[in-house]
Amino acid sequence: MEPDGWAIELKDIRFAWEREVVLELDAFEVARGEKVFVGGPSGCGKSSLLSLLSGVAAPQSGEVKMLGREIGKMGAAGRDRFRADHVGYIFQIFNLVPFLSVEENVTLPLRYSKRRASRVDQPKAEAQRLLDHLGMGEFLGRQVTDLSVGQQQRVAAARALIGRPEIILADEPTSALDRESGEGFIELMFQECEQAGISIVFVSHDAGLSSRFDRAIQLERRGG
Ligand SMILES: Nc1ncnc2c1ncn2[C@@H]1O[C@H](COP(=O)(O)OP(=O)(O)OP(=O)(O)O)[C@@H](O)[C@H]1O
Repeated sequence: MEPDGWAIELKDIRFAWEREVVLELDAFEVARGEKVFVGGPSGCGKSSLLSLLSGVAAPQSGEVKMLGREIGKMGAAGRDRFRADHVGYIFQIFNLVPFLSVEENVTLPLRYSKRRASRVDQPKAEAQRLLDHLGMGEFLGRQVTDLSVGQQQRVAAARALIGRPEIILADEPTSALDRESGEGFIELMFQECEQAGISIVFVSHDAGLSSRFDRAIQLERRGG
């Protein structure tokens, strides 16, 4: 057991969206501040794992503990609250709000979480700092619909990081980037995570990225 507790602790997980079991995991743990890569072929359950970790879905059996708390026992409102306060999420495809500016998108989590808002004295300045760091400094006042997919992914990363949530869940955030840009993006995200002690679970089918992480696990597709 980690002295300070795990960021994430899964035990005896069995999960099916409908009938067919898509995920079986005896144990999966992520330490605080640890960066974990989750790989495996298409359909092996990587996104399903993130759905369990974000509390969007619940396993039929087993325990999902986040920061020492069993999220399955919280109820829907409790899980929403927990997610807003403690989890930054970067999806595979666009998850920005199209009618808001880059600044408004990046600072959005501060509206939904007092805890994260309390860590940021000046939202605009912090959004600018994160965007600068991700190579997007000049885009603060722009509409997100004007941006390329790769630029939108970096805005999504800034939004996930603002207010220092303890955990970042990332689902193929580099899918629209070439290898070099993808690796650059990961390095910048890591620097922010390391400074703030944030744990990261990063899902991708691109095993070539895995060596940059503290640890990599490989999920298998069930039933061939
Ligand atoms: N929301 C959902 N409702 C029902 N079934 C789902 C849902 N999401 C995923 N599945 C099914 O669960 C299985 C695992 O899918 P999942 O998206 O977790 O895999 P993945 O490893 O992330 O795949 P990819 O690399 O292609 O994104 C698939 O058979 C998929 O059809």
